[in-house]
Amino acid sequence: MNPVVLTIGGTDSSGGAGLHQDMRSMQCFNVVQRSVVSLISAQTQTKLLHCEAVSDDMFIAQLDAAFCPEPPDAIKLGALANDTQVYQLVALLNQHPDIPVVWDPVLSTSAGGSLSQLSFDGIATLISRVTVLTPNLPELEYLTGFALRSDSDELEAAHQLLTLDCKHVLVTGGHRNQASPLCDKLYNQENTWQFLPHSKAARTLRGSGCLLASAIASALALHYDAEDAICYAEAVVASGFSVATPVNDDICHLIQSPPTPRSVHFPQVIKGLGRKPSALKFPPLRMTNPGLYPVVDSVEWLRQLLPLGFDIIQLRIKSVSDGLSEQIRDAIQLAETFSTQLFINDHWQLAIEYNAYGVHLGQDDLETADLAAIAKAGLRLGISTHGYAELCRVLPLKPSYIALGHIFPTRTKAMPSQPQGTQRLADYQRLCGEIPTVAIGGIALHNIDSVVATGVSSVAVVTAITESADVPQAVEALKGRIAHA
Ligand SMILES: Cc1ncc(COP(=O)(O)OP(=O)(O)O)c(N)n1
Ligand SMILES: Cc1ncsc1CCOP(=O)(O)O
Ligand SMILES: [Mg+2]
Repeated sequence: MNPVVLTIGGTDSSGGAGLHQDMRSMQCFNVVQRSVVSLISAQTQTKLLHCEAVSDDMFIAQLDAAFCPEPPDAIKLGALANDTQVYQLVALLNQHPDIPVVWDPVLSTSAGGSLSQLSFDGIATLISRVTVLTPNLPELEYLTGFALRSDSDELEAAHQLLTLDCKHVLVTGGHRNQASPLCDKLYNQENTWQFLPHSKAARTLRGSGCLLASAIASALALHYDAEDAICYAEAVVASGFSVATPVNDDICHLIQSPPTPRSVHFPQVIKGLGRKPSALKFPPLRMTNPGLYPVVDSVEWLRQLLPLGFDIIQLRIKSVSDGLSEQIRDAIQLAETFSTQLFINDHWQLAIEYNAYGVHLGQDDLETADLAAIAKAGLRLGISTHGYAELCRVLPLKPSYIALGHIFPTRTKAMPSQPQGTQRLADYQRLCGEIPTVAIGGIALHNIDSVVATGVSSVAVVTAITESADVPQAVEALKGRIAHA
């Protein structure tokens, strides 16, 4: 069943923004579209002429209908006309605490003028029920009373909104000045993420805030994590820009649904408030399609597996023991005698010390590892990713391979994210372009065909080998499936 996404907002008689734009965005996700009209606006592409709220009875009747026969899977909110609408809506939302809500607080329109008459109490009440709030900088200033002069003011203002109980604040960068690059910044209690477009559009797209917020809501309905929903939504907007029609020198508008985003449309992603990472060079894999990739936790396992013949293998020791250094040294020597590309998980300093073939790092490891030292030592680098945002974060590093996971539920490791499934794996594989890919997580004989069909370069497994009753037979069967794809 396709998920249902409800958009609540205003009509725009020029068709450029509001509910029209929401529908174009939702179309990209194959979701069932429902709508509630909060206000009717007479707008041209450049001017707001008139605006009227729908009656309270009409608003609530539409809401009731839009929750029938089942509640929506996600809700996008645009312009709400007045506090009565807010309180009616929040009363209903409180009965459905699990529905994600994205609010683009359209406090003024791109055609000029204001649509909403909301009090600060109304705004705060609504924000407390919002999952992702997407203010632009003037809206952030209005909502918080901050005069935003610096990045730290913005951080503080966004965190003030988080204290009102919304989960994520995405500050959109259309109004950022030259000193601060045009980028959208996501703030939540755990992290900050920056989403930088690859190119700056010559014109402003009318209704781009609606497009973005509706795409985020649609992606949340499809169970994307918030940063992935935002990353993909940014790509939808960039794809929309690429087919928009100029209205005048300053603005353009969309007359169609954005085409499926391609790699050029995805943003560069930075985790934290830092700058773009500097360019490093990691050597390529010797075999770019290395096939079956066992991940094991001891030199004993390497001794057992290496004679079976592998192009790639990983030593993943998670409990630090006394003999760690010796184990890593022995593993490297052993793999060299079989000419197998051995990656050392986590322990990058020891990998450098013993001149390993490569190092595998996860997202958290990236915060602490010295990537320049790994590159300088000439080691290959493999990096784990778990969705669009992490993938767009590491693509500019051009690692020797990118791992994509976890594809299916796994018992081997407690994963904070959802299984990605093979459809998303195929999308990630396309985004990686020439960089070799490794699929990992819950892969075994019964599901490996669907993984291999996505075109990944390699398939990493733990338990499909280590828990098999007959290891050589399991290895042969898995290799056979990869070879016959
Ligand atoms: C091939 C491959 N993919 C992913 C992982 C996981 O790495 P990481 O996220 O650093 O988690 P830990 O393995 O360290 O628990 C991997 N090891 N190998
Ligand atoms: C280390 C790791 N990283 C993502 S999933 C995973 C474990 C994969 O193990 P299995 O193949 O047994 O599911
Ligand atoms: Mg790790």
